[in-house]
Amino acid sequence: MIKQIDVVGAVLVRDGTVLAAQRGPSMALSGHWEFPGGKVEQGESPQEALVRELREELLCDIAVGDRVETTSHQYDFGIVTLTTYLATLEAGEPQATEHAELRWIPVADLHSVEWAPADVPAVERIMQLLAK
Ligand SMILES: Nc1nc2c([nH]c(=O)n2[C@H]2C[C@H](O)[C@@H](COP(=O)(O)OP(=O)(O)OP(=O)(O)O)O2)c(=O)[nH]1
Repeated sequence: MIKQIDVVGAVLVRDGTVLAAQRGPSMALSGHWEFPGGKVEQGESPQEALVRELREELLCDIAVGDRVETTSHQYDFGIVTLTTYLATLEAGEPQATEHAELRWIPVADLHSVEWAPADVPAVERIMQLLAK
């Protein structure tokens, strides 16, 4: 059976830019850009998972807002269902502990990096939602 993987991603917005994270060499989908986040663990709400993942991976605290998009994408390792949420920074400056790079990208330039395939619909939606 194909593995089903529930993943949440934070669309952190600051001054007209969105935080994108490039997956590191040891990670699946290495080199692709994503919304920071990760797998939802059992008994956890998507919002709780996002807060936990950002603390673990980016060493910052966030407030989670509205849902942006939910999409599924089939990779060779399983089907990822990615749900993205708007988020704002509450404390700390995001630091890459596992990612190759973090970049605040102006909304209009979001196509300048190669997103993980599951993220493309969310990127389109964000560009519509946050366009000036
Ligand atoms: N975090 C995140 N993962 C994404 C996105 N788009 C996308 O296809 N993925 C995929 C990559 C991974 O296969 C999976 C999430 O795994 P992960 O490695 O980030 O999650 P995790 O920290 O909980 O993983 P683990 O190493 O603890 O097992 O979803 C995205 O925007 N954000």
